[in-house]
Amino acid sequence: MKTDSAIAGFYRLTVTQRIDRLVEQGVLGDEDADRLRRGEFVLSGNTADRMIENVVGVFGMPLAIAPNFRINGRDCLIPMVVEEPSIVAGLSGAAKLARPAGGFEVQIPESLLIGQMQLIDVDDPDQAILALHQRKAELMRMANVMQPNLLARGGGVRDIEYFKYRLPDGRWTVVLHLLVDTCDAMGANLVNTICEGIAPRVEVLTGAQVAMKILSNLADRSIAIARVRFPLASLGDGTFPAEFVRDRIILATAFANTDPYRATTHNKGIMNGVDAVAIATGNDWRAIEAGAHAYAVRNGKYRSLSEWQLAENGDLLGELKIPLKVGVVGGALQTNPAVGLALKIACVERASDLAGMMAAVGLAQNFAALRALVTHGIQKGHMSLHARSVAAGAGADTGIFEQVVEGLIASGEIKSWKADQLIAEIHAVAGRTTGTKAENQDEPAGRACGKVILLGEHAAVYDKHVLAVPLPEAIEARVRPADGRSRLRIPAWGVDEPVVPGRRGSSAAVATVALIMRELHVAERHYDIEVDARIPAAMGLGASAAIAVAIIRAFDLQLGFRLDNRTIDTLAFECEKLAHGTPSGIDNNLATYGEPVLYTRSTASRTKPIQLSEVPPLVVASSGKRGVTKDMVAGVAKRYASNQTLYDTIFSEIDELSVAGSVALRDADYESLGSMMNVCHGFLNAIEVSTPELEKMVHIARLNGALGAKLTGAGGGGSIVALCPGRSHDVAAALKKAGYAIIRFSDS
Ligand SMILES: CC(C)(COP(=O)([O-])OP(=O)([O-])OC[C@H]1O[C@@H](n2cnc3c(N)ncnc32)[C@H](O)[C@@H]1OP(=O)([O-])[O-])[C@@H](O)C(=O)NCCC(=O)NCCSC(=O)C[C@@](C)(O)CC(=O)[O-]
Ligand SMILES: NC(=O)C1=CN([C@@H]2O[C@H](COP(=O)(O)OP(=O)(O)OC[C@H]3O[C@@H](n4cnc5c(N)ncnc54)[C@H](O)[C@@H]3O)[C@@H](O)[C@H]2O)C=CC1
Repeated sequence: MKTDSAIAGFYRLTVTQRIDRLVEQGVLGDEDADRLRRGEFVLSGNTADRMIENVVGVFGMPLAIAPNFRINGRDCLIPMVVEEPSIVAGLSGAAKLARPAGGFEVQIPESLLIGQMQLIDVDDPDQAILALHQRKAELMRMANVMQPNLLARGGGVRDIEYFKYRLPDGRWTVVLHLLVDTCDAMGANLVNTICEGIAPRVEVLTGAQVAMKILSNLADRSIAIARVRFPLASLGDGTFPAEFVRDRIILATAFANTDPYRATTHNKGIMNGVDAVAIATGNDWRAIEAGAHAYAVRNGKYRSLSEWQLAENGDLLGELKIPLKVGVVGGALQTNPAVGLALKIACVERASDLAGMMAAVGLAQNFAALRALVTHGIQKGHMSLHARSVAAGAGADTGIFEQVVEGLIASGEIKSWKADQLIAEIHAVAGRTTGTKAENQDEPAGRACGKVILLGEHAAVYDKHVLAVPLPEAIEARVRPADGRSRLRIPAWGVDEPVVPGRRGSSAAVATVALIMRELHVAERHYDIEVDARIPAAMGLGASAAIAVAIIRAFDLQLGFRLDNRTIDTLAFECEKLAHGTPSGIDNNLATYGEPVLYTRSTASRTKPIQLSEVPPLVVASSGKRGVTKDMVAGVAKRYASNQTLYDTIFSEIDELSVAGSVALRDADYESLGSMMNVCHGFLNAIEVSTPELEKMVHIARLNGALGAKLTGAGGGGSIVALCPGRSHDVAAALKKAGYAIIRFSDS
């Protein structure tokens, strides 16, 4: 069946629908489609181990298809393997625009690979060249005998060329170029074998030594040329007139030909497409890249590989010349099942067809980028598509993926912290609207507090005082017996994983559950553990300890152990060690007892709660950027080790602040407590645990009336706490407006 490559809205389909569509178009057979649906076109570990050395796994990349291409009058689909968003979209859009005027014309005038042999210790280079020239026919015969199959296919050595150069030390070197038609293989190994095979005869003929013998990747005897015409009328949109777009694209080529800094980016835009097809079809993209850039600088200055010109009738004409010595057989092509599929989709049987396709793709890709650059700017298309990979990276699952993407684009903050925040918000709303909590509310829940450190983080690890208050109702957990295996669900964090004894799982919370079950001697039984998290993970608010305490309590309720707080605190501390390495113990203390404390590691068991006369006016805001406590503590430890005296001084100062701060907190002396928090933040900045984002948040809080504001927890991301008597609302509103999530501190 002849392919019709014009597939409007291909990108709007689901993956399964796209596969179905390719079956309808006759591009894929039922068997290939089924294998694709089952994810079977992937290298196995065993095969990978036979391809390269020291294999430990297989690396995945997306395989996509760009529709709409017409090349030399034939419709084709382009297989692409690439990690960067907007490349496939740009290519498909450019091909769609080129189609009505006939699409792309491509030509490969010759396709020869150069095998280089370098002769050294040459007394008379002209004499050596003459000797070789006289025996050229003999050398060519000898070379061709070495590759009988190639000869039988109509390939072989077509010619030999000679060059002489003076080396920097003044000696002569003679270089031979064997021009080899490698048929449908790239030909690197074929040519290298030939060069090595005839080297001894070349030495005999010249009396010189052959130093190097290998192909050249400057494949300028295999230039692929692609041309395209964009009718003027097709170029404009509601905002930019067609002439403007055309003239600016022409100007962009002139700019690239003038300035190598621009030319490099311009050519990168071309290689976006060329490399993606090279990878999909199993070709050596390092060879292609090296050749393309060397060709771009062939006249002594690095220039654009493409040219855009004005046609006589006012249309836009584009041309790309690029060295492309690619293969559809040989190399590692047959080993990777995805390559065979890609070649089938591309419907190319000859290496020259593939080279032509890649040239057309390079030219189309260049057009897409230039058109975007000279009109709306690259970010409009690119960043909105980039939002998809940010959402995927943040773990947005299928059900909420599009919602997260839309939220990212609408916010203008296409960043992972924003995605985390949106996911948490969506899950929180889902939790409320689906009534998850209401359905379960009759079951007994284990509860635990989060913590907000007012003064003393990090110093606490060095047994200094730390002042902290609980973050109420942070976590609730419910445990019920299950059939099959145990499972942990924390909908607000997107966690839904089996708990397998002895296996860590991908989330730290799973490891926590496994440890708790082992310590409570129920590892062999099966439970569903459902956690309702009101605070975000890894934001410096003691979520991991709170999860541990809530789950221990839920097991306690379920199994009737009647554990006392001390036992719960001790077990939660073990969980904290698992999560954070060297915790100070403050988090599990707050999670278990839920009371404000002035705490030190060594006197943990004798810590007395601070009696407060009122709830302190605190605002807690999360930066949305995860802070990894273990790494932050380790970083401080490293700096402590190399500058102990200075760090001891800082920690002693913090210690004093915490002790004095506990009195100010008890007496509701917020002026004093606020300034101590500000000073403590300065120290935390000094020990390098703050970030620009946290500084910005602290600044916003102070600007809007906070008496004191500081990072809270381990830093490196995470959260801030601000003390704002009478101004809590203003401070929370300003932080919220700047895009930060506010964590409810009290029920008021
Ligand atoms: C993104 C577009 C195409 C939108 O462009 P648009 O004009 O808004 O697109 P449209 O909505 O009119 O759709 C036109 C066609 O584009 C395709 N298309 C449209 N949207 C999608 C999508 N989501 N997924 C897949 N395909 C898409 C699709 O084929 C569609 O046809 P339809 O299916 O509707 O009949 C445009 O803005 C564009 O081409 N941007 C440039 C993208 C680009 O070049 N990215 C490369 C990465 S940046 C870089 O690395 C290179 C650079 C920039 O540095 C090089 C240089 O400096 O020269
Ligand atoms: N500097 C470079 O670029 C270098 C690249 N390479 C690697 O070499 C590999 C490519 O080497 P090749 O010689 O292409 O592959 P290859 O070594 O597998 O040789 C091609 C094979 O395919 C057979 N064949 C079957 N049908 C053919 C057809 N229609 N036309 C031509 N040959 C046909 C040939 O007989 C030959 O055995 C790539 O993986 C590349 O990474 C290796 C050394 C250096």
